[in-house]
Amino acid sequence: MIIFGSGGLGCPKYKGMKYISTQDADFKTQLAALQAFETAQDPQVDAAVAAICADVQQRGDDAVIEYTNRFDHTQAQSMAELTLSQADLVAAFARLPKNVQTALQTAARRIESYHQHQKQQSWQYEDENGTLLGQQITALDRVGIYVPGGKAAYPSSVMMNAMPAHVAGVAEIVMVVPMPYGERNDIVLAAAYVAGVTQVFTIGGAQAVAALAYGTQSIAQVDKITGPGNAYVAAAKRRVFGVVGIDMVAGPSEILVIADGTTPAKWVAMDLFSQAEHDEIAQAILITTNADYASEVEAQMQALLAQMPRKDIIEVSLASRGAIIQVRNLDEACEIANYLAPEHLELSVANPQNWVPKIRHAGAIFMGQYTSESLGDYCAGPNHVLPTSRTARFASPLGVYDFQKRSSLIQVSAQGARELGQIASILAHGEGLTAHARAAELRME
Ligand SMILES: NC(=O)c1ccc[n+]([C@@H]2O[C@H](COP(=O)([O-])OP(=O)(O)OC[C@H]3O[C@@H](n4cnc5c(N)ncnc54)[C@H](O)[C@@H]3O)[C@@H](O)[C@H]2O)c1
Ligand SMILES: N[C@H](CO)Cc1c[nH]c[nH+]1
Ligand SMILES: [Zn+2]
Repeated sequence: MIIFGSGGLGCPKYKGMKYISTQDADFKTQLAALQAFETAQDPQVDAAVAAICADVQQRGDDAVIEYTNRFDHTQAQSMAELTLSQADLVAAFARLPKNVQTALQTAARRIESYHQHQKQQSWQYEDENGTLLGQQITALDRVGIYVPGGKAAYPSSVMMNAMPAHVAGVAEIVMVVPMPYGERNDIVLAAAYVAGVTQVFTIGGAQAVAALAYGTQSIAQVDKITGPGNAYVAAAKRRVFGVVGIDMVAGPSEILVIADGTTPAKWVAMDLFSQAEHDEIAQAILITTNADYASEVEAQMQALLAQMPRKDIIEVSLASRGAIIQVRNLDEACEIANYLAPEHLELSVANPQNWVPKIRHAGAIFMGQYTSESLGDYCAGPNHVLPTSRTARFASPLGVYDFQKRSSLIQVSAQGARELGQIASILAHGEGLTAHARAAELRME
Protein backbone atom coordinates (compact mmCIF):
# COMPACT_ATOMS: atom_id res chain seq x y z
CA MET A 1 0.00 0.00 0.00
CA ILE A 2 1.36 3.40 -0.92
CA ILE A 3 0.96 6.13 1.62
CA PHE A 4 1.62 9.69 0.59
CA GLY A 5 3.67 11.94 2.79
CA SER A 6 5.46 15.22 2.43
CA GLY A 7 9.04 14.27 1.74
CA GLY A 8 12.21 16.28 1.63
CA LEU A 9 11.88 16.50 -2.13
CA GLY A 10 8.46 18.12 -1.90
CA CYS A 11 6.77 15.25 -3.72
CA PRO A 12 4.49 12.40 -2.70
CA LYS A 13 6.59 9.62 -1.15
CA TYR A 14 6.13 6.04 -0.11
CA LYS A 15 5.84 5.96 3.60
CA GLY A 16 9.19 5.10 5.08
CA MET A 17 11.22 5.53 1.89
CA LYS A 18 14.08 7.45 3.36
CA TYR A 19 15.19 10.73 1.91
CA ILE A 20 18.54 11.94 3.11
CA SER A 21 20.88 14.66 2.01
CA THR A 22 24.60 15.10 2.42
CA GLN A 23 23.70 18.47 3.88
CA ASP A 24 21.91 16.85 6.85
CA ALA A 25 23.85 17.30 10.10
CA ASP A 26 23.56 13.59 10.91
CA PHE A 27 24.13 12.38 7.35
CA LYS A 28 26.89 9.91 8.29
CA THR A 29 24.76 8.30 10.98
CA GLN A 30 21.83 8.00 8.59
CA LEU A 31 24.07 6.48 5.93
CA ALA A 32 25.47 3.94 8.37
CA ALA A 33 21.94 3.03 9.51
CA LEU A 34 21.07 2.05 5.94
CA GLN A 35 23.47 -0.87 6.25
CA ALA A 36 21.71 -2.57 9.14
CA PHE A 37 19.19 -5.33 8.48
CA GLU A 38 17.59 -7.71 10.89
CA THR A 39 18.59 -11.10 9.57
CA ALA A 40 22.29 -10.33 9.08
CA GLN A 41 24.07 -12.84 11.30
CA ASP A 42 20.93 -13.38 13.36
CA PRO A 43 21.81 -15.58 16.40
CA GLN A 44 18.49 -17.44 16.04
CA VAL A 45 19.22 -18.29 12.42
CA ASP A 46 22.74 -19.32 13.44
CA ALA A 47 21.44 -21.61 16.18
CA ALA A 48 18.91 -23.25 13.86
CA VAL A 49 21.58 -23.73 11.20
CA ALA A 50 24.07 -25.17 13.70
CA ALA A 51 21.50 -27.80 14.70
CA ILE A 52 20.64 -28.66 11.09
CA CYS A 53 24.31 -28.97 10.08
CA ALA A 54 25.15 -31.19 13.05
CA ASP A 55 22.15 -33.39 12.35
CA VAL A 56 23.03 -33.79 8.67
CA GLN A 57 26.63 -34.56 9.59
CA GLN A 58 25.42 -37.27 11.97
CA ARG A 59 22.43 -38.80 10.21
CA GLY A 60 23.14 -37.98 6.55
CA ASP A 61 20.36 -38.63 4.05
CA ASP A 62 17.63 -39.19 6.65
CA ALA A 63 18.18 -35.73 8.10
CA VAL A 64 18.33 -34.14 4.64
CA ILE A 65 15.02 -35.76 3.69
CA GLU A 66 13.33 -34.70 6.95
CA TYR A 67 14.41 -31.05 6.69
CA THR A 68 13.52 -30.91 3.02
CA ASN A 69 10.02 -32.22 3.76
CA ARG A 70 9.65 -29.74 6.62
CA PHE A 71 10.96 -26.58 4.93
CA ASP A 72 10.14 -27.22 1.29
CA HIS A 73 6.77 -28.90 1.89
CA THR A 74 7.61 -32.12 0.10
CA GLN A 75 6.80 -35.72 0.98
CA ALA A 76 9.97 -37.48 -0.10
CA GLN A 77 10.65 -40.94 1.37
CA SER A 78 14.12 -41.39 -0.11
CA MET A 79 17.00 -39.42 -1.61
CA ALA A 80 16.19 -40.99 -4.97
CA GLU A 81 13.08 -38.80 -5.07
CA LEU A 82 15.27 -35.74 -4.56
CA THR A 83 17.83 -36.72 -7.20
CA LEU A 84 17.58 -35.85 -10.88
CA SER A 85 19.23 -37.69 -13.74
CA GLN A 86 20.83 -36.21 -16.87
CA ALA A 87 17.77 -37.54 -18.72
CA ASP A 88 15.55 -35.36 -16.49
CA LEU A 89 17.63 -32.31 -17.44
CA VAL A 90 17.54 -33.09 -21.15
CA ALA A 91 13.78 -33.70 -21.00
CA ALA A 92 13.25 -30.37 -19.22
CA PHE A 93 15.20 -28.61 -21.96
CA ALA A 94 13.21 -30.37 -24.66
CA ARG A 95 9.90 -29.27 -23.08
CA LEU A 96 10.81 -25.57 -23.31
CA PRO A 97 9.57 -23.34 -26.13
CA LYS A 98 12.21 -22.72 -28.79
CA ASN A 99 12.71 -19.04 -27.85
CA VAL A 100 13.50 -19.99 -24.24
CA GLN A 101 15.95 -22.68 -25.38
CA THR A 102 17.69 -20.13 -27.60
CA ALA A 103 17.76 -17.50 -24.84
CA LEU A 104 19.40 -19.98 -22.45
CA GLN A 105 21.95 -21.05 -25.06
CA THR A 106 22.80 -17.50 -26.09
CA ALA A 107 23.19 -16.37 -22.48
CA ALA A 108 25.38 -19.40 -21.76
CA ARG A 109 27.61 -18.60 -24.76
CA ARG A 110 28.04 -14.97 -23.68
CA ILE A 111 28.75 -15.93 -20.06
CA GLU A 112 31.24 -18.55 -21.22
CA SER A 113 33.16 -16.22 -23.52
CA TYR A 114 33.40 -13.53 -20.83
CA HIS A 115 34.71 -16.05 -18.33
CA GLN A 116 37.26 -17.46 -20.78
CA HIS A 117 39.13 -14.16 -20.28
CA GLN A 118 39.49 -14.90 -16.56
CA LYS A 119 41.35 -18.18 -16.91
CA GLN A 120 44.63 -18.08 -15.01
CA GLN A 121 47.59 -19.80 -16.67
CA SER A 122 50.51 -21.62 -15.06
CA TRP A 123 53.87 -19.84 -15.30
CA GLN A 124 57.56 -20.57 -14.65
CA TYR A 125 60.86 -18.70 -14.80
CA GLU A 126 64.50 -19.46 -14.11
CA ASP A 127 66.43 -17.22 -11.73
CA GLU A 128 70.10 -16.19 -12.00
CA ASN A 129 71.42 -19.39 -10.35
CA GLY A 130 69.43 -21.72 -12.59
CA THR A 131 66.66 -22.41 -10.10
CA LEU A 132 63.23 -22.94 -11.62
CA LEU A 133 60.33 -21.12 -9.96
CA GLY A 134 56.70 -20.99 -10.91
CA GLN A 135 53.05 -21.47 -10.21
CA GLN A 136 50.89 -24.35 -11.44
CA ILE A 137 47.17 -23.77 -11.90
CA THR A 138 44.78 -26.67 -11.42
CA ALA A 139 41.00 -26.89 -11.39
CA LEU A 140 39.05 -28.05 -8.34
CA ASP A 141 37.88 -31.67 -8.65
CA ARG A 142 34.32 -31.45 -7.39
CA VAL A 143 32.25 -28.41 -6.50
CA GLY A 144 28.78 -27.82 -5.13
CA ILE A 145 26.74 -24.95 -6.54
CA TYR A 146 23.83 -23.60 -4.53
CA VAL A 147 20.97 -22.25 -6.62
CA PRO A 148 18.33 -20.40 -4.59
CA GLY A 149 14.76 -21.55 -4.96
CA GLY A 150 12.70 -20.51 -1.96
CA LYS A 151 10.91 -17.37 -3.15
CA ALA A 152 11.80 -17.48 -6.83
CA ALA A 153 13.53 -19.80 -9.30
CA TYR A 154 16.86 -18.70 -10.78
CA PRO A 155 17.99 -20.39 -14.01
CA SER A 156 20.39 -17.48 -14.47
CA SER A 157 22.11 -18.37 -11.18
CA VAL A 158 22.58 -21.94 -12.44
CA MET A 159 24.59 -20.58 -15.34
CA MET A 160 26.46 -17.95 -13.35
CA ASN A 161 27.75 -20.65 -10.99
CA ALA A 162 28.23 -23.53 -13.38
CA MET A 163 29.81 -21.73 -16.36
CA PRO A 164 32.92 -20.44 -14.56
CA ALA A 165 33.39 -23.88 -12.98
CA HIS A 166 33.07 -25.45 -16.40
CA VAL A 167 35.55 -22.97 -17.95
CA ALA A 168 38.00 -23.68 -15.11
CA GLY A 169 37.83 -27.39 -15.97
CA VAL A 170 36.07 -28.69 -12.84
CA ALA A 171 35.27 -32.36 -13.44
CA GLU A 172 32.14 -32.67 -11.29
CA ILE A 173 29.64 -29.86 -10.77
CA VAL A 174 26.95 -30.82 -8.27
CA MET A 175 23.93 -28.54 -8.08
CA VAL A 176 21.50 -28.24 -5.18
CA VAL A 177 18.27 -26.30 -5.60
CA PRO A 178 15.18 -26.37 -3.39
CA MET A 179 11.96 -27.06 -5.25
CA PRO A 180 9.15 -26.13 -2.85
CA TYR A 181 6.12 -28.46 -2.99
CA GLY A 182 8.19 -30.72 -5.24
CA GLU A 183 7.41 -28.54 -8.25
CA ARG A 184 10.18 -29.00 -10.75
CA ASN A 185 11.15 -25.88 -12.64
CA ASP A 186 11.94 -26.77 -16.24
CA ILE A 187 13.99 -23.63 -16.98
CA VAL A 188 16.22 -24.23 -13.95
CA LEU A 189 16.80 -27.84 -14.98
CA ALA A 190 17.34 -26.90 -18.62
CA ALA A 191 19.90 -24.30 -17.54
CA ALA A 192 21.72 -27.07 -15.65
CA TYR A 193 21.79 -29.11 -18.85
CA VAL A 194 23.03 -26.17 -20.95
CA ALA A 195 25.71 -25.25 -18.40
CA GLY A 196 27.04 -28.80 -18.08
CA VAL A 197 26.03 -29.59 -14.49
CA THR A 198 26.94 -33.18 -13.55
CA GLN A 199 24.43 -34.00 -10.80
CA VAL A 200 21.31 -32.29 -9.40
CA PHE A 201 19.66 -32.71 -5.98
CA THR A 202 16.39 -30.88 -5.30
CA ILE A 203 17.31 -29.84 -1.80
CA GLY A 204 18.06 -26.41 -0.34
CA GLY A 205 18.78 -24.39 2.76
CA ALA A 206 21.29 -25.33 5.47
CA GLN A 207 20.62 -29.05 4.97
CA ALA A 208 21.81 -28.87 1.36
CA VAL A 209 24.95 -26.93 2.27
CA ALA A 210 25.74 -29.39 5.07
CA ALA A 211 25.16 -32.39 2.80
CA LEU A 212 27.62 -31.00 0.24
CA ALA A 213 30.16 -30.10 2.91
CA TYR A 214 30.15 -33.31 4.94
CA GLY A 215 28.81 -35.77 2.40
CA THR A 216 25.95 -38.21 3.03
CA GLN A 217 25.18 -41.76 1.90
CA SER A 218 23.91 -40.36 -1.44
CA ILE A 219 25.86 -37.15 -1.87
CA ALA A 220 29.65 -37.28 -2.07
CA GLN A 221 31.52 -34.49 -0.29
CA VAL A 222 32.54 -31.56 -2.50
CA ASP A 223 35.67 -29.40 -2.24
CA LYS A 224 34.01 -26.01 -2.44
CA ILE A 225 30.49 -24.57 -2.31
CA THR A 226 29.54 -21.48 -4.28
CA GLY A 227 26.34 -19.56 -4.87
CA PRO A 228 23.94 -17.17 -3.18
CA GLY A 229 21.02 -17.91 -0.89
CA ASN A 230 18.99 -16.61 2.01
CA ALA A 231 20.12 -16.10 5.61
CA TYR A 232 20.02 -19.86 6.34
CA VAL A 233 22.21 -20.63 3.37
CA ALA A 234 24.63 -17.84 4.24
CA ALA A 235 24.91 -18.99 7.87
CA ALA A 236 25.47 -22.59 6.78
CA LYS A 237 28.22 -21.59 4.34
CA ARG A 238 29.92 -19.56 7.06
CA ARG A 239 29.70 -22.60 9.37
CA VAL A 240 31.13 -25.20 6.96
CA PHE A 241 33.96 -22.98 5.73
CA GLY A 242 37.20 -24.78 6.51
CA VAL A 243 35.72 -28.22 5.90
CA VAL A 244 35.15 -27.03 2.34
CA GLY A 245 35.98 -23.78 0.57
CA ILE A 246 33.28 -21.20 -0.08
CA ASP A 247 33.14 -18.33 -2.54
CA MET A 248 31.65 -15.69 -0.25
CA VAL A 249 28.82 -15.16 2.20
CA ALA A 250 26.20 -13.42 0.09
CA GLY A 251 23.59 -11.13 1.60
CA PRO A 252 20.41 -9.81 0.00
CA SER A 253 20.55 -8.15 -3.43
CA GLU A 254 21.48 -4.47 -3.67
CA ILE A 255 21.42 -1.75 -6.28
CA LEU A 256 22.81 1.75 -6.07
CA VAL A 257 21.96 4.09 -8.94
CA ILE A 258 23.91 7.31 -9.37
CA ALA A 259 21.86 9.47 -11.72
CA ASP A 260 22.49 12.96 -13.04
CA GLY A 261 18.98 13.24 -14.49
CA THR A 262 19.86 12.35 -18.08
CA THR A 263 18.31 8.85 -17.99
CA PRO A 264 14.51 8.67 -18.33
CA ALA A 265 13.12 8.55 -14.77
CA LYS A 266 10.95 5.56 -15.63
CA TRP A 267 14.01 3.50 -16.53
CA VAL A 268 15.71 4.27 -13.24
CA ALA A 269 12.51 3.58 -11.27
CA MET A 270 12.32 0.12 -12.86
CA ASP A 271 16.01 -0.54 -12.20
CA LEU A 272 15.39 0.17 -8.50
CA PHE A 273 12.37 -2.16 -8.56
CA SER A 274 14.42 -4.84 -10.29
CA GLN A 275 16.52 -5.50 -7.22
CA ALA A 276 13.85 -4.64 -4.66
CA GLU A 277 11.66 -7.40 -6.13
CA HIS A 278 14.17 -10.08 -5.09
CA ASP A 279 13.48 -9.91 -1.39
CA GLU A 280 11.84 -7.77 1.31
CA ILE A 281 15.35 -7.18 2.66
CA ALA A 282 16.90 -6.33 -0.72
CA GLN A 283 18.17 -2.77 -0.95
CA ALA A 284 17.63 -0.14 -3.66
CA ILE A 285 19.19 3.32 -3.34
CA LEU A 286 19.16 6.29 -5.68
CA ILE A 287 21.80 9.00 -5.40
CA THR A 288 21.18 12.11 -7.41
CA THR A 289 22.37 15.66 -7.77
CA ASN A 290 18.98 16.73 -9.03
CA ALA A 291 16.02 17.11 -6.63
CA ASP A 292 13.45 17.50 -9.42
CA TYR A 293 14.69 14.30 -11.01
CA ALA A 294 14.39 12.45 -7.68
CA SER A 295 10.75 13.57 -7.54
CA GLU A 296 10.22 12.28 -11.07
CA VAL A 297 11.70 8.90 -10.23
CA GLU A 298 9.48 8.65 -7.16
CA ALA A 299 6.42 9.64 -9.17
CA GLN A 300 7.29 6.90 -11.65
CA MET A 301 7.69 4.36 -8.86
CA GLN A 302 4.27 5.25 -7.53
CA ALA A 303 2.73 4.95 -10.96
CA LEU A 304 4.45 1.67 -11.79
CA LEU A 305 4.22 -0.22 -8.53
CA ALA A 306 0.64 -1.40 -8.91
CA GLN A 307 1.52 -3.22 -12.16
CA MET A 308 4.29 -5.24 -10.59
CA PRO A 309 3.40 -8.86 -9.71
CA ARG A 310 5.88 -8.71 -6.83
CA LYS A 311 4.66 -5.32 -5.60
CA ASP A 312 4.30 -6.47 -1.99
CA ILE A 313 7.95 -7.47 -1.82
CA ILE A 314 9.06 -4.29 -3.63
CA GLU A 315 7.08 -2.10 -1.33
CA VAL A 316 8.48 -3.64 1.85
CA SER A 317 12.02 -3.52 0.48
CA LEU A 318 11.78 0.14 -0.55
CA ALA A 319 10.07 1.20 2.65
CA SER A 320 12.40 -0.63 4.99
CA ARG A 321 15.78 -0.42 3.26
CA GLY A 322 15.41 1.91 0.26
CA ALA A 323 16.65 5.50 0.17
CA ILE A 324 17.10 8.54 -1.99
CA ILE A 325 20.27 10.45 -1.26
CA GLN A 326 20.65 13.97 -2.50
CA VAL A 327 24.23 15.05 -3.15
CA ARG A 328 25.85 18.34 -4.16
CA ASN A 329 27.82 16.86 -7.05
CA LEU A 330 28.91 13.58 -8.64
CA ASP A 331 32.21 13.54 -6.75
CA GLU A 332 30.22 13.34 -3.55
CA ALA A 333 28.07 10.58 -5.11
CA CYS A 334 31.19 8.52 -5.89
CA GLU A 335 32.50 8.93 -2.34
CA ILE A 336 29.22 7.60 -0.96
CA ALA A 337 29.27 4.73 -3.46
CA ASN A 338 32.76 3.81 -2.24
CA TYR A 339 31.52 3.81 1.34
CA LEU A 340 28.46 1.69 0.52
CA ALA A 341 30.50 -0.64 -1.76
CA PRO A 342 27.30 -1.87 -3.44
CA GLU A 343 26.77 -5.17 -5.16
CA HIS A 344 25.53 -3.35 -8.28
CA LEU A 345 26.34 0.24 -9.13
CA GLU A 346 24.64 1.96 -12.05
CA LEU A 347 26.43 5.07 -13.25
CA SER A 348 23.40 6.42 -15.06
CA VAL A 349 25.15 9.63 -16.05
CA ALA A 350 26.08 11.41 -19.27
CA ASN A 351 29.77 10.44 -19.40
CA PRO A 352 30.12 7.34 -17.22
CA GLN A 353 33.68 6.64 -18.37
CA ASN A 354 34.78 9.86 -16.67
CA TRP A 355 33.48 8.65 -13.31
CA VAL A 356 34.57 4.99 -13.35
CA PRO A 357 38.12 5.75 -12.18
CA LYS A 358 36.64 7.30 -9.04
CA ILE A 359 34.84 4.09 -8.08
CA ARG A 360 37.00 1.82 -5.96
CA HIS A 361 34.40 -0.44 -4.35
CA ALA A 362 31.52 -2.05 -6.26
CA GLY A 363 30.74 -5.64 -7.28
CA ALA A 364 29.78 -4.62 -10.82
CA ILE A 365 29.61 -1.20 -12.47
CA PHE A 366 26.93 -0.61 -15.10
CA MET A 367 27.74 2.37 -17.27
CA GLY A 368 25.38 4.64 -19.15
CA GLN A 369 21.65 4.89 -19.56
CA TYR A 370 21.25 1.80 -21.75
CA THR A 371 22.94 -0.51 -19.26
CA SER A 372 20.20 -1.75 -16.98
CA GLU A 373 21.50 -3.90 -14.16
CA SER A 374 19.06 -6.60 -15.24
CA LEU A 375 21.06 -7.24 -18.44
CA GLY A 376 23.98 -8.13 -16.20
CA ASP A 377 21.76 -10.49 -14.22
CA TYR A 378 21.07 -12.60 -17.28
CA CYS A 379 23.19 -12.30 -20.32
CA ALA A 380 25.69 -9.44 -20.64
CA GLY A 381 28.45 -11.92 -19.75
CA PRO A 382 29.97 -10.94 -16.37
CA ASN A 383 28.94 -12.94 -13.32
CA HIS A 384 25.90 -11.93 -11.28
CA VAL A 385 27.14 -13.58 -8.09
CA LEU A 386 28.72 -10.52 -6.52
CA PRO A 387 29.90 -9.31 -3.13
CA THR A 388 27.09 -7.73 -1.09
CA SER A 389 26.76 -5.94 2.28
CA ARG A 390 29.84 -3.74 1.70
CA THR A 391 32.11 -6.75 1.09
CA ALA A 392 33.04 -5.30 -2.32
CA ARG A 393 35.65 -3.41 -0.24
CA PHE A 394 37.66 -6.65 -0.27
CA ALA A 395 35.85 -9.21 -2.42
CA SER A 396 35.30 -9.75 -6.16
CA PRO A 397 32.64 -11.28 -8.41
CA LEU A 398 32.42 -15.06 -8.62
CA GLY A 399 34.75 -16.11 -11.41
CA VAL A 400 36.85 -18.82 -12.99
CA TYR A 401 39.56 -18.04 -10.42
CA ASP A 402 37.19 -19.31 -7.68
CA PHE A 403 37.35 -22.74 -9.26
CA GLN A 404 41.11 -22.80 -9.79
CA LYS A 405 43.93 -23.28 -7.30
CA ARG A 406 47.58 -22.36 -7.37
CA SER A 407 50.49 -24.59 -6.38
CA SER A 408 53.97 -23.10 -6.12
CA LEU A 409 56.74 -24.79 -8.11
CA ILE A 410 60.40 -24.85 -6.99
CA GLN A 411 63.28 -26.81 -8.58
CA VAL A 412 66.62 -25.69 -7.11
CA SER A 413 69.84 -26.09 -9.13
CA ALA A 414 73.14 -27.25 -7.54
CA GLN A 415 74.41 -23.66 -7.57
CA GLY A 416 71.07 -22.49 -6.15
CA ALA A 417 71.38 -25.03 -3.31
CA ARG A 418 74.74 -23.50 -2.33
CA GLU A 419 73.54 -19.90 -2.49
CA LEU A 420 70.08 -20.38 -0.98
CA GLY A 421 71.46 -22.93 1.50
CA GLN A 422 73.59 -20.28 3.15
CA ILE A 423 70.67 -17.92 3.63
CA ALA A 424 68.32 -20.66 4.80
CA SER A 425 70.91 -22.02 7.23
CA ILE A 426 71.42 -18.63 8.89
CA LEU A 427 67.69 -17.97 9.18
CA ALA A 428 66.90 -21.52 10.39
CA HIS A 429 69.55 -21.29 13.15
CA GLY A 430 68.00 -17.93 14.05
CA GLU A 431 64.69 -19.72 14.55
CA GLY A 432 66.35 -22.52 16.52
CA LEU A 433 65.28 -25.08 13.90
CA THR A 434 68.43 -27.20 13.48
CA ALA A 435 66.95 -29.86 11.18
CA HIS A 436 65.87 -27.14 8.77
CA ALA A 437 69.40 -25.72 8.79
CA ARG A 438 71.04 -29.15 8.34
CA ALA A 439 68.74 -30.06 5.42
CA ALA A 440 69.97 -26.94 3.62
CA GLU A 441 73.62 -27.37 4.66
CA LEU A 442 73.79 -31.02 3.49
CA ARG A 443 73.09 -29.85 -0.06
CA MET A 444 75.85 -27.24 0.11
CA GLU A 445 78.60 -29.79 0.70
N1 LIG B 1 23.56 -12.72 -5.18
C1 LIG B 1 22.98 -13.38 -6.18
O1 LIG B 1 23.56 -13.63 -7.20
C2 LIG B 1 21.58 -13.84 -6.00
C3 LIG B 1 20.90 -14.49 -7.04
C4 LIG B 1 19.63 -14.94 -6.81
C5 LIG B 1 19.05 -14.74 -5.57
N2 LIG B 1 19.72 -14.07 -4.62
C6 LIG B 1 19.19 -13.89 -3.28
O2 LIG B 1 19.13 -15.19 -2.69
C7 LIG B 1 18.07 -15.23 -1.76
C8 LIG B 1 17.23 -16.44 -2.07
O3 LIG B 1 16.44 -16.75 -0.98
P1 LIG B 1 15.21 -17.75 -1.06
O4 LIG B 1 14.62 -17.79 0.29
O5 LIG B 1 14.35 -17.38 -2.20
O6 LIG B 1 15.83 -19.15 -1.46
P2 LIG B 1 16.95 -20.08 -0.80
O7 LIG B 1 17.10 -21.23 -1.71
O8 LIG B 1 18.16 -19.32 -0.48
O9 LIG B 1 16.33 -20.58 0.58
C9 LIG B 1 15.30 -21.53 0.64
C10 LIG B 1 15.62 -22.51 1.75
O10 LIG B 1 15.72 -21.82 3.00
C11 LIG B 1 15.46 -22.73 4.04
N3 LIG B 1 14.59 -22.14 5.05
C12 LIG B 1 13.56 -21.29 4.85
N4 LIG B 1 12.98 -21.01 6.03
C13 LIG B 1 13.65 -21.71 6.98
C14 LIG B 1 13.52 -21.83 8.40
N5 LIG B 1 12.58 -21.17 9.07
N6 LIG B 1 14.39 -22.61 9.05
C15 LIG B 1 15.37 -23.28 8.39
N7 LIG B 1 15.52 -23.21 7.04
C16 LIG B 1 14.67 -22.43 6.36
C17 LIG B 1 14.75 -23.91 3.45
O11 LIG B 1 15.57 -25.03 3.58
C18 LIG B 1 14.60 -23.56 1.97
O12 LIG B 1 14.85 -24.68 1.15
C19 LIG B 1 17.35 -13.90 -1.89
O13 LIG B 1 17.77 -13.05 -0.85
C20 LIG B 1 17.79 -13.35 -3.23
O14 LIG B 1 17.81 -11.95 -3.28
C21 LIG B 1 20.98 -13.65 -4.79
N1 LIG C 1 20.34 -9.66 -9.11
C1 LIG C 1 20.63 -10.96 -8.54
C2 LIG C 1 21.91 -10.85 -7.75
O1 LIG C 1 21.81 -9.92 -6.77
C3 LIG C 1 20.78 -12.03 -9.56
C4 LIG C 1 19.56 -12.35 -10.33
C5 LIG C 1 19.14 -13.55 -10.77
N2 LIG C 1 18.00 -13.36 -11.44
C6 LIG C 1 17.72 -12.11 -11.45
N3 LIG C 1 18.66 -11.48 -10.76
ZN1 LIG D 1 18.43 -9.50 -10.06
